[in-house]
Amino acid sequence: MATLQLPPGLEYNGQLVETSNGGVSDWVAYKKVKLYTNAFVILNDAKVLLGYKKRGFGTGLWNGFGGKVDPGETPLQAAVRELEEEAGIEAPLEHCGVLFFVVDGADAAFHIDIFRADEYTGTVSETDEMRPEWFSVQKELLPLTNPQTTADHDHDHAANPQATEEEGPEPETEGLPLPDIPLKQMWADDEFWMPLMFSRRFFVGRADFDADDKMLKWWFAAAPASLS
Ligand SMILES: CNc1ncnc2c1ncn2[C@@H]1O[C@H](COP(=O)(O)OP(=O)(O)OP(=O)(O)O)[C@@H](O)[C@H]1O
Repeated sequence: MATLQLPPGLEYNGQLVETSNGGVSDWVAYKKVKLYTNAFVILNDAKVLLGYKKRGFGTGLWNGFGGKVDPGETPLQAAVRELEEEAGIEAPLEHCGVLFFVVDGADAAFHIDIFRADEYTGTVSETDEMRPEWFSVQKELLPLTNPQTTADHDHDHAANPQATEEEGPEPETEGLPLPDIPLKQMWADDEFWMPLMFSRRFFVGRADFDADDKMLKWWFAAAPASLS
């Protein structure tokens, strides 16, 4: 497989397959880079915990839980701390991707380590920064870029139409119809990499935004095979 040329700001040593790209021709120059984290709890590959950002960068948007990596912290330590601070829970986080954003007007580019977990402990709680809520992963965000997985889903249903989805034991969501992931109230890049996260393929990507948060240029790629 030919080695892919990654956009400035990203590094990755393994094999990658480009999954999407578009927008204007040139990446925006940046002077400084700050390290961030973003963490997602995904239950039964079917529902995800997001937080409504009440203050600071990205106010009014739904996102995972995360923030700046403090001096002396590893990104994993920062991700665990931010998940506890913003949602009140602990989770066995696994590194599942790296994103790089340049936003016009921000003082530095964002280098964001993305983490995911299939389970959590504690009680999901609203904080002064985030209002957490569970969402159902809609079909459009299931791994279209991984035909094998899509075919498997279809096959399972065809083979056993009576099969019921296994429901998680989590009291917060039991019996309640959940809303779909609110893509229109999220950063525009999310729809490009979330399917890769839901399919457990390690992903990397970059997106540049103008001062009105409009996405100007983007590029995403993923490892050919799933993490586990
Ligand atoms: C541009 N496209 C983007 N798409 C998706 N997610 C994005 C993002 N750009 C930033 N993010 C995330 O937004 C949070 C900001 O963190 P932010 O609240 O500013 O950090 P932190 O909690 O340390 O701030 P305080 O200084 O304590 O307020 C952090 O999770 C980071 O990963």
